[in-house]
Amino acid sequence: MARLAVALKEVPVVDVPHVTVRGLRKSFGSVTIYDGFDVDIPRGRFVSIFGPNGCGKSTLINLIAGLIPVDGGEIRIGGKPVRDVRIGYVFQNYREALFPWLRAIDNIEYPLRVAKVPKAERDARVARLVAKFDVKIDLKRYPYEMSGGQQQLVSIMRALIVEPEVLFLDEPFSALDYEMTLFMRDQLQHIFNETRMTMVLVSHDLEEAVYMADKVLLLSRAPTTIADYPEIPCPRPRNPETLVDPVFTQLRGHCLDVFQREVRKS
Ligand SMILES: Nc1ncnc2c1ncn2[C@@H]1O[C@H](COP(=O)(O)OP(=O)(O)OP(=O)(O)O)[C@@H](O)[C@H]1O
Repeated sequence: MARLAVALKEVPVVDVPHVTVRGLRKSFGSVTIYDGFDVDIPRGRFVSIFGPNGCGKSTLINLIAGLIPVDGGEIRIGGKPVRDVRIGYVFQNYREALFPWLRAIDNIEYPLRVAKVPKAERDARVARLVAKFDVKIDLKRYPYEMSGGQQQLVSIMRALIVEPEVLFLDEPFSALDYEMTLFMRDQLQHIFNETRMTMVLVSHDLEEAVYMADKVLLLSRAPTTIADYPEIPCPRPRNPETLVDPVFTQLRGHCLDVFQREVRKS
């Protein structure tokens, strides 16, 4: 058994690029955020994006997800332009993201309704998805009748219902209290472990970024470059013990050093 564990540890992870960004350019007015930026996001892995305030973390996932136009360069997901790919996107502000006039279940199935999926299939897909989540929520409730965490869970479920190739999350837990944040991290990790879908998380919290990730994309100040892109080889599922694992603490320290170096550059 021990020999197997050693052997497994020695098997290198071979990354297959899923999202490829080449020569990306983006400015807002006279402020250049990206000027010839390249990055690969590997398939089936969890990438966290971390960097100084205003360096362009949200802009990067918005550009990749096609929510805002690029000024130049090429972005492909599985070799295709984003308009030909099913993606999921979870916004920071769940209060504005959910439709307040729809019950939770109707919010979740909304993308299927738009895609004209027949009712029986919609119901079956929602039921399958709900079964994957380890929480009992009354999906007949309206968003205003639910806690912040429950609302964000509904947002995540709505993003997942289309079975996206890539799930983008922009600081999804920053408006939640700490207890709910810990719970939601576990939920997201559970979904990742079940689906092995490519996930890209923007986080302001370095510990969260490292805890959740297979790789952390550390960005510089704008015009933005990759400051580092370390692998986080801590085993999954991660739990509170991970936070005191020497590999974890050493990598978190390394990411903090890189971040501080970038913040000091002005
Ligand atoms: N639509 C826009 N119009 C003008 N400027 C914008 C727009 N969107 C973003 N910016 C500017 O581009 C820069 C990058 O913004 P972005 O939100 O991507 O940064 P971020 O790294 O996610 O920031 P934060 O850490 O503060 O959340 C910031 O200076 C921001 O003010």
